[in-house]
Amino acid sequence: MKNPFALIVDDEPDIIELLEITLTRMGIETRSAGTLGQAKKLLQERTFDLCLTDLRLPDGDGLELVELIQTSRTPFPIAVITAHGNMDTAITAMKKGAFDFVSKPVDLLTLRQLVGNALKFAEQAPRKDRRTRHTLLGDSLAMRGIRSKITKLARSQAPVYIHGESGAGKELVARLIHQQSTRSDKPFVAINCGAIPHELMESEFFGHKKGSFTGAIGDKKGLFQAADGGTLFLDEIADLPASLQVKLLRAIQEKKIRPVGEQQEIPVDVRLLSATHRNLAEMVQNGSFRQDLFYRINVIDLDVPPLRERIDDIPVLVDHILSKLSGQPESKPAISPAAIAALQRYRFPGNIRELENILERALALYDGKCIEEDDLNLPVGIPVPNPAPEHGYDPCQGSLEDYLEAIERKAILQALKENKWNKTAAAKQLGLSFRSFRYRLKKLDLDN
Ligand SMILES: Nc1ncnc2c1ncn2[C@@H]1O[C@H](COP(=O)(O)OP(=O)(O)OP(=O)(O)O)[C@@H](O)[C@H]1O
Repeated sequence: MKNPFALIVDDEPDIIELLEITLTRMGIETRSAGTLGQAKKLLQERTFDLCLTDLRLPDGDGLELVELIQTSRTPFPIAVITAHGNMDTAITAMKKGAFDFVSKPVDLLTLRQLVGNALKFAEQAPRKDRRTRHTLLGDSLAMRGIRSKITKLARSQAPVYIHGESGAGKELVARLIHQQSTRSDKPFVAINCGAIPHELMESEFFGHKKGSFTGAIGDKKGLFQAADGGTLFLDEIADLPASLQVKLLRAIQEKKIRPVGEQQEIPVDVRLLSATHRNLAEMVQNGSFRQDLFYRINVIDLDVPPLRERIDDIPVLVDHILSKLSGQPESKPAISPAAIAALQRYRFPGNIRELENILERALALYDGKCIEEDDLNLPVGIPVPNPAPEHGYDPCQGSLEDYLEAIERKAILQALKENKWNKTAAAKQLGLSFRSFRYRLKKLDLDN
């Protein structure tokens, strides 16, 4: 097999030398450039498997290279080298599609892990159809959009913040991002932050050394170490106490943790995914969640809509859940069209998890032939969670572009729904030409 090729772009000869030596020892051939112009020239001359670039270059911005490589016909992983502590630029780069970042002074272990992850992706890329145990069902436009976003996000190391109501499928989405990523052969560790007592949290997250507190009878590894090389999914991140928010921020920024009672920091290679059903942006505004932490976990955000906004997905979900509950697909109970219609009228405050519970209960009650509307025992008069209040634009929620894109996506989905998914009619309702409507669908990944 031929050796992988990396492009190194930096104007500091010492850094170039350090990167060249490290990569060569890993069996990687390198080409180096001191300027943006030289890098562009090398990109025209040959193909690469990886690029490491500084952001501040004498003749321009490394971000230009991120965009150039990401929009080329054969994109490949590009990681950025940032000045120490400058997470803002790292985040901007990852939002633009950079695979990961490494900060100066370059920690060699972190660098090797990053390079290893990037090359794994290059090796696995042709295997388009990664097998996964979990399936995200639903053919609604929203679900199709989420599936295609998952595929893209699986190629990056950027933190993803998943929001949506309880039971809507946030953890399932997180599992799929992990399973489709190059980290899939390493652990996926999911933890509900609300379920850990505050006094044990630091040790649960970062581990502890024997004797570091009463009850610490041996060394213990924390969640970050358990997830090393893989993905850590922090569910209900809104429940993190302030003291841990600071420590988590540091772990994300430095890619290092310090177990309780330990002097040394330990490098960790973990991709962080987080979720909550609460409105974190509002919590930032009222001071109960750190703005800087929100900014770092929310590099890319993914919204999982509630089930009542995608009622077309109900039949396929019902089918899947009934097959699962009955054990064998052939003995799956029938369900009447009236029962399906009743489910499609119901508001599902508990989303898919509630649908699972309703069907499980119906199986205990039905006549053994066909599940009818009465067997569902749908609750009446249950309040539906309020949709997130509409705020004005708040920069801490992300870029203006993302904010406007979210509004555009919502308006388009609503118009499509109101026009029974007829694109011509939806375009007309929105006052757009069909061409411009189609362009927007494509831009927002709503077209497949
Ligand atoms: N699109 C889907 N296709 C198939 N099953 C789904 C889908 N979405 C959710 N589920 C199933 O619904 C249940 C709830 O999903 P999940 O635990 O991912 O929700 P959640 O949003 O993380 O909930 P919570 O906020 O309470 O943690 C799980 O059993 C999951 O497998």
